[in-house]
Amino acid sequence: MFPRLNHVLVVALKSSAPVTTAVSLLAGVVSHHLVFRPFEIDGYAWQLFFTYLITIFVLIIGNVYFAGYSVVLALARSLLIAAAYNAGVVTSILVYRAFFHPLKRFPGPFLAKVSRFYAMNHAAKQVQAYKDIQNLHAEYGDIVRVGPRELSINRPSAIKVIYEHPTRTTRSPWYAQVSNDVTKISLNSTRILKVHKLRKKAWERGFGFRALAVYAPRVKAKVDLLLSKIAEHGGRPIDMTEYAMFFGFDVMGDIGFSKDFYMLESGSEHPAIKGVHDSMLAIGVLGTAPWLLSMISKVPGAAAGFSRFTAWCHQQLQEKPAMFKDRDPQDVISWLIKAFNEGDSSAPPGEMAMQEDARLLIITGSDTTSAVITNALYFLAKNPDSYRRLQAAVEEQSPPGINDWKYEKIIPYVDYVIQETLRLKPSVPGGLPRVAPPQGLMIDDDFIPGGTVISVPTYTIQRDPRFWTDAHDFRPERWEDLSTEKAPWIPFTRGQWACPGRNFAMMELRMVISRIALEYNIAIAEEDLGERFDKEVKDTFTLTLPPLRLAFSPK
Ligand code: HEM
Repeated sequence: MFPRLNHVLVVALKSSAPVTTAVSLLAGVVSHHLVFRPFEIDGYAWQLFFTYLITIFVLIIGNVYFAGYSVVLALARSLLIAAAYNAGVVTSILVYRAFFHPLKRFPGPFLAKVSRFYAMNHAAKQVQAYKDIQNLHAEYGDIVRVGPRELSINRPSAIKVIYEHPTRTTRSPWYAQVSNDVTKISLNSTRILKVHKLRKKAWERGFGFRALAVYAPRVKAKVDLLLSKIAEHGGRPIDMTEYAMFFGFDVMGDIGFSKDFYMLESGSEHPAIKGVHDSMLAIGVLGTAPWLLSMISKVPGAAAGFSRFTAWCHQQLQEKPAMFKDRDPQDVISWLIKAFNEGDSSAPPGEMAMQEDARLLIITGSDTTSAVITNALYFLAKNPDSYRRLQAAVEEQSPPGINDWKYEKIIPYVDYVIQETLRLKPSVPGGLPRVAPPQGLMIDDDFIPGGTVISVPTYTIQRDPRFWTDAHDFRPERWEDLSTEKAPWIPFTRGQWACPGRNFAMMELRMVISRIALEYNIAIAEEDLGERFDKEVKDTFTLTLPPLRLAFSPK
């Protein structure tokens, strides 16, 4: 049998150049349809790449030992095979995506239909992917094919279908950048519905009413510190983007781990946090092609900055006590550790999952909230009438002034300011990608084929004049007659995958905004009156804001 196989191999290797080229081309087409198309290969880019290199190497050896070619000729023939195979794969992908794909009837730029590099190329220009998507909707309508297998759907009816209970969609491959193994990933990366549902319970305990009551005085202490730093500047402008960021991370260090980053106190960024911010730009650009981000993040040293942050979180976990005697955990991570140590089904399902959750805690809770603080103050400084109304509303609730200020009290106008800020500048501005179930789903009269990556573009829908009067204006009053659940307002998203830190974030934001309103008048101290701040924000999954110099004068 083996001599026969040997003979076939030699004949195959010695076939003429045109035959070799045609067979290699065909192999490219076949592998596209049998491997790349039906399977989710996004997380296996390196494995595929190395398999490809090894195959070329084996071909060279085969050409020398079995076919008897010289090394140079063997190399040339192997490269011909590789080139023809590549051409087969690429042509098959392009032709299929452009003309035969189930999404072919949906409008969108031709290049976006055939490759994610279209989105990456656009994102690389200004790192404002959410605006690129808004422009595409303006040009192509409500449903746009923004990638080969992605649709962006700018319709309120899509919010319910894609995100709300009962969830029929799952998270897209974008979330599998670390791994698909649930024992090694965070809550946010968990795509299996059942596992996610269980894990979320531990997080919800960490942000439940009992827990919030423990955190509130500690957040208030950080608000006091922020206000004292503003006072220290004695009316000289401060970069609010920076100070809100210090505040956001210091709060999360405290209620996340009972640790302090001391950023407000020192007036400088903690090295671990700098590592996180240094990686953000790459996420903004490479995140448009998940397989590439997953590939690059696995290159040794590529995430060197981020590793300082990883080390910090790891150390905090090591130092945490294993037991919580006679009292509730005092910070969020301890709620997760408690579940872990008690063998609760909601615990992170492995040591690495716990590590990932520790990082998720700081990352999701800080820049998101800080951005709202800075953006709210920007809008309020630009809209003095709204600021005066805010001040009046807060003063009414605290008649004699600061000493009687109660952070527990919900003041509707403060919430309207926060909601309006999150409408115009949502901290996570892009659409959150979900995958349609295998049987597909209907959005109004449109059938969305199974396996399509779908999302509602948060920034776009929250500024669409069809759904909002004076859509681009800052008008907190609009919320007097509007419900956040009924309007197409999704800054925390909805349903199973929604933000568990929402109530905590609202508590922080209410405290900061009402305290500043009670004590200070504000003005933008930029020559362009904040134009650059407004225009140059970057979409790095969360918003990365440019500096905003604000002057605070005591009332
Ligand atoms: C105004 C502030 C905030 C905004 C706008 C916000 C927004 C969001 C959004 C849109 C998501 C969904 C992300 C996705 O599906 O990929 C999310 C998830 C999450 N957020 Fe927030 N967030 C805020 C504050 C916080 C805070 C303070 C925490 C506390 C640590 C937090 C913890 C989380 C966690 C753990 C998740 C993952 C949830 C899951 O996978 O089910 N967030 N947040």
